[in-house]
Amino acid sequence: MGKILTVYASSTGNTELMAEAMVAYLESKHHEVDVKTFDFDKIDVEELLDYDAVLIGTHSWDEGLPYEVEDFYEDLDEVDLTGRLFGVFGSADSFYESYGIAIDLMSDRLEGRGAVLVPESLKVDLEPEKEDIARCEAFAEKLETMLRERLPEI
Ligand SMILES: Cc1cc2nc3c(=O)[nH]c(=O)nc-3n(C[C@H](O)[C@H](O)[C@H](O)COP(=O)(O)O)c2cc1C
Repeated sequence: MGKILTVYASSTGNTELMAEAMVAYLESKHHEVDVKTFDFDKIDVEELLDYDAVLIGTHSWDEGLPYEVEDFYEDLDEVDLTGRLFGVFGSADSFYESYGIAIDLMSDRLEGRGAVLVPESLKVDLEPEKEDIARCEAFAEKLETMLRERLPEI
């Protein structure tokens, strides 16, 4: 059993639906999953180190990060994530040229801090449909495979 954190920002619930699909998949594989939101929980970057893997979900806002994610993004300077496993995902709107820019910014930031990311970070256009939920489950499965390669004992 791995210990996994899922933390997300979702203003209208689309990224939340993605998070729920991933959490359900990981729990069905008997992992322990803590779920937090950038809106309601204070996320201390040091606590990322308590987990075997971390999923970060964010919607995109005004060609950038949502305001509720900004402090976390800045605080990542304070933590060494070398070799740590992360997956980044979120809902966005392909109407924007900056489609899913917050997902790209977060992915680059984590890689800059040494993290290993599930390839490719997952973007869903607006509300996830049935096939998007399947993409979320496949993303969680990739994370799980990478986790088991690292920690065969779990
Ligand atoms: C004011 C505003 C600005 C937005 N800016 C972007 C943007 O720059 N890039 C993008 O891909 N989506 C942008 N969006 C679209 C949201 O990311 C999209 O609606 C997403 O599905 C919201 O996800 P959520 O339900 O998890 O909050 C914007 C939406 C609003 C209302």
